[in-house]
Amino acid sequence: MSIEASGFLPINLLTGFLGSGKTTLLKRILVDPTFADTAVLINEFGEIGLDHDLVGSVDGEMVLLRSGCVCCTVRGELAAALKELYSRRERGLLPPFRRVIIESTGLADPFPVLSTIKADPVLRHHFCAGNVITTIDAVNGLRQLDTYIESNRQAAVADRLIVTKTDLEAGCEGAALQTRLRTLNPDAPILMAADPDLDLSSLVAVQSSVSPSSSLSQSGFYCEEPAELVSSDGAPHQAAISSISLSIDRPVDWTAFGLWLTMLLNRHGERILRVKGILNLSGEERPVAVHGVQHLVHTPVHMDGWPSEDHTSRLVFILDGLDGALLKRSFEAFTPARMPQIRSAASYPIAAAQ
Ligand SMILES: Nc1nc2c(ncn2[C@@H]2O[C@H](COP(=O)(O)OP(=O)(O)OP(=O)(O)O)[C@@H](O)[C@H]2O)c(=O)[nH]1
Repeated sequence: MSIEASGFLPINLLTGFLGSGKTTLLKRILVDPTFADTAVLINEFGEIGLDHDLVGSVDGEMVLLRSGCVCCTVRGELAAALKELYSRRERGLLPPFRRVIIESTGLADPFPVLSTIKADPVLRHHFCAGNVITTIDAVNGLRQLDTYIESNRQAAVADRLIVTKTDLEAGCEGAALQTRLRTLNPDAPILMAADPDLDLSSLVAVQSSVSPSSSLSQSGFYCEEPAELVSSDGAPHQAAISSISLSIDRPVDWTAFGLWLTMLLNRHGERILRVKGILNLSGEERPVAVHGVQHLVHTPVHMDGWPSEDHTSRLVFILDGLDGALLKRSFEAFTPARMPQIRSAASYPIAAAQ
């Protein structure tokens, strides 16, 4: 029986390490009319949730789980959000979406997320397993796999592995990365995000047949946890990982900011796993999205407009062993008034929204 006929709604989990391109891939999926009837749950690490703003306005229902990482602190919230989505759909308060995509945090261990869904009797009754789609950054992926157990788990559990950033000059770890991924996960197709022929429906597609009784119990979602990937202490995340959020309520000077960020990532990129933000720049109507992953600063992008009335600049940093208070002080020390010489520095290009 097909999933459509079974009545179960497939849940796809979009995972991948910090900054590896989950939200970018999600946006690409959601603008495709084929996926208009998709409900989306976004989970973020860090007290200011930004991804729903960065995804922008899309059809479908979007829920932000912002109080912590879904694999360790908001499992109950995830189950409640899925039940609420289903209930609103049943009552006609939402369009009859036909699939769910959960975007996890970049630090999420997929196993607890998946077992949360499996263990809940109500969820088992309405939902079935879709695919686990894991993004891997071609620039930072090998180092992340070497260093972080979460990255290994995300790759090991995937039904689809999507290598991102192969279009960047630095993103040429091809053969070594593929070999590592094959060792961790011999079965999942390895696809390239930059491939113009990438078939998005093969990512969120589900198994061609499912019996009603199998629902959430028979699929790649629930593969056995590989023993060598089980962390010894069972700690949800490495203790040194922390997040810090910064808000700035005055317009930001782009040149000074760009220089500060570049210098910061050059100096401390090993310990800055991720930075992302929305900036209100002096002299700019539209906000600009900034992204950095370790030493890599991505080209900033003009967004279409402010997602809400709030025009405050917001930045989130995920740090590994770096003191957030120091970072905050460094940021506060940066002002155009205190750094007049920076005004004449080379300007950093900003791309238009894609
Ligand atoms: N050149 C290039 N840039 C990419 C690609 N995929 C993602 N990016 C960029 O990488 C940065 C991070 O991408 P996101 O999609 O926000 O990554 P994420 O995995 O959702 O990040 P977190 O939610 O913080 O873990 C952004 O600047 C993207 O534009 C890619 O395939 N090529």
